[in-house]
Amino acid sequence: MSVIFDPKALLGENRTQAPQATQAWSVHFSPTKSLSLQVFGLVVVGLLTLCVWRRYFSPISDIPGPFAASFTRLWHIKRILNGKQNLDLISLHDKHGYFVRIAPNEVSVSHPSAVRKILAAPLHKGSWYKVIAFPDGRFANPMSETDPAIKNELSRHLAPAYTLPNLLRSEPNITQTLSLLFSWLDQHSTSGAPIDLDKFFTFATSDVIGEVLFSKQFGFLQTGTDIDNTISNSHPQAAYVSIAGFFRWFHVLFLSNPLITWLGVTPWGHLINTAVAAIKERQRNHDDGRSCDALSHWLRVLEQHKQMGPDGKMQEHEVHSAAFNAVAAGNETVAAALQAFVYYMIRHPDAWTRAREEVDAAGVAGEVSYAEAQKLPFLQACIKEALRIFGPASMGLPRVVPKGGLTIGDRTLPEGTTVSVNIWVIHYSKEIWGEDAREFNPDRWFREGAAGLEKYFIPWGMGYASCPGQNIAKIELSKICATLVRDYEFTQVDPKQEWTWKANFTVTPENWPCYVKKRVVVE
Ligand code: HEM
Repeated sequence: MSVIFDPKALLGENRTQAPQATQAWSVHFSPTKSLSLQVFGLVVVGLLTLCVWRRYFSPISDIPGPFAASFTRLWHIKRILNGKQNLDLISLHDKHGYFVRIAPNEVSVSHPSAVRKILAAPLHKGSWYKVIAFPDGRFANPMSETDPAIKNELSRHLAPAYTLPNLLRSEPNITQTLSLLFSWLDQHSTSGAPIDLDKFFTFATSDVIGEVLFSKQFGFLQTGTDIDNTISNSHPQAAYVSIAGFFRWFHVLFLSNPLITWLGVTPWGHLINTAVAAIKERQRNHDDGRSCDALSHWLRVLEQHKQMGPDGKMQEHEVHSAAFNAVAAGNETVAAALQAFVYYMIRHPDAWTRAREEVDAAGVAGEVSYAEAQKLPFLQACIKEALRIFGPASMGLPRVVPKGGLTIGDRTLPEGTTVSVNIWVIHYSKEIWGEDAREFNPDRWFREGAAGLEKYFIPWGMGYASCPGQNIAKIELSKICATLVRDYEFTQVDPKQEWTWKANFTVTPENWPCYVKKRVVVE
């Protein structure tokens, strides 16, 4: 063996051993193998050089953070998949301060001014967002578009459907859908069987989205089942999306491939199939112009743009992707917020009692309207506090530093750096919220100076990319939470058990079955 790897022998310098070496060469080495080894060696050296450069010579190499994160995105991916990225980031900021390097070119920022300077400013979004293109990588939509000017133009076509006055025109349909949720609670109250709120809240929020979008429920509440395992399958899909954005070439080859569109096989199941079918049906049977759901708005705008000829900008695929994004973004998020409300409120029975007394004192009877729930300040503070302590969006929101750099606090970050703001990190900041930042305390919203905290309350994000569906969520949360505190009592099957949740794309709690008891009102 030593002869085979003796460089002199290989070079033919040792004449006495040369024949042996030549023989060994012919047996163990081929020119192709040697070339592969050389290429392999070059790749290894290249990668090592890149890692060393990223770690020690990049313009952000002095920013602290986990060692591996300084040269590979894999550290961040692992955290996302572990499902505790939000808490991990909070600990890292506790340890390192305002700036933490979480990937070779990404810095997570917790400085209070980050909300204004990063999220509220018209910075380009990070390339991660491109993963949201639908039905495949060729089609941008407001969420996947990273240029704020183009994003705003695309959103303009969709926005009228999301205004509060327009959504409130769908309130009777929402109320009717929610009555199905409450009848499930009643049934469980009568039978004494535990209820999985994670499932039933997601059934309800999915069906409400169906009503708001195209006046059609998905059928989850009617059947009381997760049709085609759509909701349980959506969890691994969401985990996939949360990391695919960092490997978009893979996503474009795989699920975001034009071939998939051409074949008509969407991997997103019942929700999307139902949405697409509803759009097609509405296009076949035009409505009479009186419908107020989102789809009728979007199809009207599309028609206007078609009539404009070449000046019309809206494309048909925008209607599909708007429906897809709303369906994907609008069910688990609201369901997580509802669960957070119940979970934290049953741990603070005083708050539950005060909220109930407030509803009772206001004389709110029967189906609770959004307008009535808006007049219940303590209930609204409890909802806000649930959204603050357990924000449903767990990913950092990445933006790109523009030309000339971006100064935050005493640090200037160079052009091209991705800077992200994590909602949990801001909501858990003791500097912003005080020493009790990590506790559920609805009364904080009544303290002196509370109005000044509103700018740091960012469950919907902030600025041009913030959540367009927040009015839908507020309507649902207000109506449901007011009814829950007024009409029901919840206790966990195991009151000491902490819930489990995974923070991939959004935070999804599970496994905390509860007993529900309908309140008996004695006249
Ligand atoms: C409690 C419930 C919800 C929370 C906490 C929430 C939060 C968020 C956040 C943080 C973003 C990202 C902002 C960014 O990238 O900077 C977002 C985006 C989005 N949300 Fe929500 N959301 C909720 C409910 C909904 C609902 C009900 C809908 C239904 C329409 C919806 C539709 C969307 C869409 C379509 C986007 C992409 C934004 C865009 O088009 O630019 N969300 N949401």
